[in-house]
Amino acid sequence: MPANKAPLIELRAATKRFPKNGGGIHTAIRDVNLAVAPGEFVAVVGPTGCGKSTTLSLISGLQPASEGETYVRGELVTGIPARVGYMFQADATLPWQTVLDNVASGPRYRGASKADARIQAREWVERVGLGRFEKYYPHQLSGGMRKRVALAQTLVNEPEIMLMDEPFSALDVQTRQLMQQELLRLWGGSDAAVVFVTHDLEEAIALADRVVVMTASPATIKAEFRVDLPRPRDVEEVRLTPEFLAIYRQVWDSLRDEVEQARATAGQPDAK
Ligand SMILES: Nc1ncnc2c1ncn2[C@@H]1O[C@H](COP(=O)(O)OP(=O)(O)OP(=O)(O)O)[C@@H](O)[C@H]1O
Repeated sequence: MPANKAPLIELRAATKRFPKNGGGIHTAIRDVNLAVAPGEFVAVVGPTGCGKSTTLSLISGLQPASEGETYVRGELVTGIPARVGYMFQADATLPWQTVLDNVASGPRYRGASKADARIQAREWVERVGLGRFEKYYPHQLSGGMRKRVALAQTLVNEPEIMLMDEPFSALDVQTRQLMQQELLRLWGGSDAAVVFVTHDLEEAIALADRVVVMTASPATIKAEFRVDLPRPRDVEEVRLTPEFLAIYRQVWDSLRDEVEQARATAGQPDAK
């Protein structure tokens, strides 16, 4: 995190436990300390099921920590903080609304008139390259186009924080790279902090300023790696550079043990 910026998001010794089906308690994350600066892009990687989404849910205020605290803008999170946008693997479009009205629904919800909401929405629909498709319905679009709608839906609200949970993982490789590039382009013009959860280490490094590696369950933060690749980045080209490969090796060295441990304990009764 840049030394001169106070954190926008801070998890302090955050632990989250869930009741297990059939009794007992499952510790999803333990003692997580994470600080994200304004405008910073942080990617979170870790083995399947370790607790990455749970970490996001604490920042979003959707769930309280069992122990420890979450702060956004220096204030203790007790509900859903203002100016937080989300993007998940599943689309959040309403099938009975056009592209334009889907994007306009955020400003409408925040009190804009129908006409104003449409003006704001139209600008974002254009910016994500769907100007010709504003009257289309979600089912008439490809998966990549629906992701563009989702990006417009998130960005039209001018979020200060974007929480992204494997938003592109259902896309084919080429479309995924296009969307990664699109995200960098649009984020580059904003001041938003991004916390981006992914299974894809290449994606994490290509996008982020910092990659955070979580341990096998119960997840805590194992290591953090700064990604000093210059911006603007070409997500396809950057992967071929020696600097990228050097960072990839370092992060994978850290992540590999956790992935192996998660595989070894998969299916075993959970004693935590
Ligand atoms: N609401 C809940 N109730 C009970 N258990 C939960 C709840 N949410 C998450 N868990 C459990 O906490 C653990 C961590 O889940 P989480 O979804 O945070 O992991 P993840 O790292 O995001 O997973 P993946 O890599 O598969 O996306 C899992 O064992 C999950 O079953």
